[in-house]
Amino acid sequence: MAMACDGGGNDEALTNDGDIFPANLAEMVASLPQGSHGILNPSLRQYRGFWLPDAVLLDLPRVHASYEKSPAPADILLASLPKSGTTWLKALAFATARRSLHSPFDGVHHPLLSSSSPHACVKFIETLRFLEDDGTDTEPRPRLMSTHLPYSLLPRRARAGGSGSGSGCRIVYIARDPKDTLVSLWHFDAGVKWSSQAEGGTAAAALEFEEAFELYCRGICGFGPHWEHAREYWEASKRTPGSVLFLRYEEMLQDPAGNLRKMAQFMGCPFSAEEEDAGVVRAILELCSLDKQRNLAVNKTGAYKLYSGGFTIENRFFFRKGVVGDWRNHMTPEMAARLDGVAEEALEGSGFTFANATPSN
Ligand SMILES: Nc1ncnc2c1ncn2[C@@H]1O[C@H](COP(=O)(O)OS(=O)(=O)O)[C@@H](OP(=O)(O)O)[C@H]1O
Repeated sequence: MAMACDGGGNDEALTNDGDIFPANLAEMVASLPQGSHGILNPSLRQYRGFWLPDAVLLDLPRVHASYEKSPAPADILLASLPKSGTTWLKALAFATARRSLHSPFDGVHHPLLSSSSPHACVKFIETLRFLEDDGTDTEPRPRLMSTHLPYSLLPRRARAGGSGSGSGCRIVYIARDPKDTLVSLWHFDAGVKWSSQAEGGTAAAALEFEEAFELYCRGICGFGPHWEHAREYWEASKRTPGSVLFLRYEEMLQDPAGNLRKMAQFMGCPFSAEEEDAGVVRAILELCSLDKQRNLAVNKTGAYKLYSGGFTIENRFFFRKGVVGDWRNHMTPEMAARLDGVAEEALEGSGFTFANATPSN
């Protein structure tokens, strides 16, 4: 189910297949309906059914144009709605795809241990420069990138089967129960705003949980509605299973090794029998585990710049509990049933469901 209001007459100028952006994009964005301040983002606009931060929407033409100039069909794109397990997925994908460059057994020099947060190792295409100023592209192959964009707003050549797209890149999507995702987002919002205010910043006050809950139920969150975001990637994974791998956070917690093997296979770098015997899978899982990552100096004290014009966020806020069912500590059973109901109604007929992601009691 697409959301009803999608902007004014200029909207048609930005076609999904042609990726033609209007010259007056800023004006058009300003005329799009605004969804209060969003939970984390100061301003969200609904465009083609999705609530995007202003800065992301305004930057879309640059992102698309830049990718058009430098498509690489072997690219791996990690996609997610915020707070669905992005940071973990980035760490796992980086450690796996770059294991010949950086041994997961190197407990001293591995970039994920010594210098970089997972977000610095795998950058969002919303912020990534694909080419150097002289037109060269120095990213190792396959390029590893990530995005919170919905499938329908990805650069044409990144989408599998998009018109003129060639084969598209390989997309790994991670989905999470909306109830836990909302709770995670609410904590993140509170932490980031508290920290900004403590340092004399001008961030708005954090939302009460009930207020965030209402917004989320209405689909208003960065890159949401949550269910439409998941549904698009789910459908793409069914249409083109070789191009889109659909993972679930809850299943990854339950069977991390099985899901990592699946991911490695999909990314074109399966673990060999020798690597299995040597314990490479276990080493990668340990390196990327929440406990390991959250206790590293880089993640305790470092910070990450999110989107142009957006926040600078301390790395520590990306690591919290990492469990299934934390929603029980914040929602009444009635609230949980309402959010489940909104998602289920929106997903009806799609073949996708969040039901059973977490046991109901
Ligand atoms: N390594 C690892 N393993 C398991 N879980 C992890 C890991 N790293 C982060 N997390 C948990 O993921 C939640 C943050 O979501 P995202 O990483 O998607 O956030 S973001 O979109 O990048 O801002 C957030 O979930 P909550 O604990 O429920 O808030 C993090 O704790």
